Amino acid sequence: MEIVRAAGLKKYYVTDTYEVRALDGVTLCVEEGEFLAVVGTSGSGKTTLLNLLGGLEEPTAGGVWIRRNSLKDMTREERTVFRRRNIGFVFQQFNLVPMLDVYENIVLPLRLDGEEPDETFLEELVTALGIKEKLGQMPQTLSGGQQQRAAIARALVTKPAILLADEPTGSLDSVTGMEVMGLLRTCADRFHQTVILVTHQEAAAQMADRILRMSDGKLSGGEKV
Ligand SMILES: Nc1ncnc2c1ncn2[C@@H]1O[C@H](COP(=O)(O)OP(=O)(O)OP(=O)(O)O)[C@@H](O)[C@H]1O
Repeated sequence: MEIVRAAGLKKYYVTDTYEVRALDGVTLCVEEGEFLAVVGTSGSGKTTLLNLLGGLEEPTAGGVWIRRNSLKDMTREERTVFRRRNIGFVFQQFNLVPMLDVYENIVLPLRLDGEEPDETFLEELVTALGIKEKLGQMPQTLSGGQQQRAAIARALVTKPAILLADEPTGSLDSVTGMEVMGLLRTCADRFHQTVILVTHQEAAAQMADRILRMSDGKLSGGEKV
């Protein structure tokens, strides 16, 4: 079943002195449970694509549908709530809240919605990610790889429709980075989680079911791994 659709997606940054076509007509369908990687060189438009798919930025043209909900038909407030309930984000920087322990960081998206965590699912998640013993610690006492695992748990705790990962291994050494990628793959398989990963690292992209290539704001490819 199709879970994400982008059609004719464009993002132009225009000023008096320049026009950057960061995205230049992207059409994309992602199936439920699919792990898609988008690879491309620096400046090719990968982050822009992810920001538009996640409703963090508005397109110049085209649209995004998640579970058949059109992001552009929502008000800003509706989009914020929709995003919190349906989209998990993992960034290069882990963005954990330093005043909260690992457990409170992970359940934060639920707390913001006034919800309590499903403790059985949470335990499964932190066990799969290997951070069950770290829940009582503060983020700054964790290694980079452990912090990223906590960030992945936080992104998945709401059982989002899609997980959007922007260079999740970018702040990690190559061995730790591949471990984190392996865990993302495990979560995708175990929880039937749809994942869209953008990266410039071919090795990381090889974890995906399908790889698309981005160049000058356009997508090509679609080879199965
Ligand atoms: N706010 C902005 N204003 C002007 N240009 C922008 C803005 N944001 C992005 N761009 C430009 O859009 C293009 C695509 O940027 P984007 O960050 O999506 O690329 P990327 O593939 O993610 O690069 P990287 O791998 O280096 O993160 C670049 O040329 C960038 O300079």
